[in-house]
Amino acid sequence: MSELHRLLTFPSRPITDAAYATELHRFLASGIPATYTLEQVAAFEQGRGAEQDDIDGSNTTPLHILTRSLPLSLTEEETDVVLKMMDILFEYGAGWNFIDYENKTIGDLLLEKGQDRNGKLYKRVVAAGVSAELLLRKINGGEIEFLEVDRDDQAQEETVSTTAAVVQPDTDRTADDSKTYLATPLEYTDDSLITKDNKDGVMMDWETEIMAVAAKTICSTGSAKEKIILNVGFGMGIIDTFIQKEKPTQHYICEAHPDVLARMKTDGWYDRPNVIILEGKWQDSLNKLLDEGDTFFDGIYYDTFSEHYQDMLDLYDVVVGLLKPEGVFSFFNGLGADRPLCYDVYREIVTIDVNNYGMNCQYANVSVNLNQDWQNVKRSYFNCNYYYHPRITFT
Ligand SMILES: C[S@@+](CC[C@H](N)C(=O)[O-])C[C@H]1O[C@@H](n2cnc3c(N)ncnc32)[C@H](O)[C@@H]1O
Repeated sequence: MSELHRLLTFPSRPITDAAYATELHRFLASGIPATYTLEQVAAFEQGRGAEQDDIDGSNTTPLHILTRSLPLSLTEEETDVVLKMMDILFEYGAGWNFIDYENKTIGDLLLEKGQDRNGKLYKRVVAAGVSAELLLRKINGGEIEFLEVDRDDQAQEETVSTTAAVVQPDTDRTADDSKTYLATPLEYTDDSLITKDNKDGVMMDWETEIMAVAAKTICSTGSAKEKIILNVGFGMGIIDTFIQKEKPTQHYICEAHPDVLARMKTDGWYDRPNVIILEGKWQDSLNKLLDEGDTFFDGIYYDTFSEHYQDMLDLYDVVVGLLKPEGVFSFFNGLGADRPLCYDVYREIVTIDVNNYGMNCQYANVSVNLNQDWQNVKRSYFNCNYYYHPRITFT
């Protein structure tokens, strides 16, 4: 362990500015990187070279050591010193989304140490994540390079370092890209819709409660005389079944996959008097509606598969054109949901992005039953036992 690392274990109390923040600053100003990991120290001690990164390995950074060592009984003054230390580490280039030797993010460790999600320290890490994501988007000139971390690839971690072990995606997935997915055969099981060969979970019935809440949200405006609702992505038709119970005057369903469309035919969705099916990708169907200029919705829901957050940014353009002034937009929020910290970062990013479109996002917490059996699918795509349900309206 280096001197820097030792300092971050808080060997003495109280945690004061002079003993810790000033010392930390001195170390970093002398050239020790804020990303100097325990793994690099070990590699150096074993003569493998401190600069050697193990791309598949962990990165136990100074911030991990600091959060792991946090006393449970921090005073208010000590919390402020720790916050200052975090500021210094971020200022010197510490990353927010590295994972350590126990596969934990800084956010995981803070929560384990009893820090509150709304507390200064956790919020500081989220703020660092949001800044890093938005900055990278700018640097990439709009070409956002997201890594998929959830079911439908909306939520995606950007790497903050090309060599470091950050939250990593499972890259071996049919669901990686929309074109491949739409040409991939699907299979309906008793409680899910999966890709036939890869067993990627497209939709699973543990989400039923979320879909029930979402249907209520998007059907909450409009009147008995005119309630026009749009759902993008049919999947198992769970939300569409709930929407039907709200008796919309017109219920549009946009769906692109041939196997899903075939299922919708068999199940009689094409014959329902108030249902209008838009076959094909929303990118085509909805832009056509926009061009025609005579259909506007009281509620819009978006839940697709194999799309990226960039697609959602494109969707916002369409939503602002198709939503009535009092209308409500919502979507399946799996953005970053395989890691609580990433989930919190994307919660903020969505808020910022929709604000830029003159919209406001409010979240409701829905508890999620995580006893879901993931046996029949390749990997779990939701690892939080709560769900941030978004309700987006014009401000
Ligand atoms: C997760 S499922 C939707 C589940 C649905 N919310 C429910 O309650 O059952 C995603 C659906 O979006 C469809 N989809 C994927 N990309 C699409 C696109 N670009 N346009 C329209 N539908 C798409 C998929 O074929 C799939 O049926």
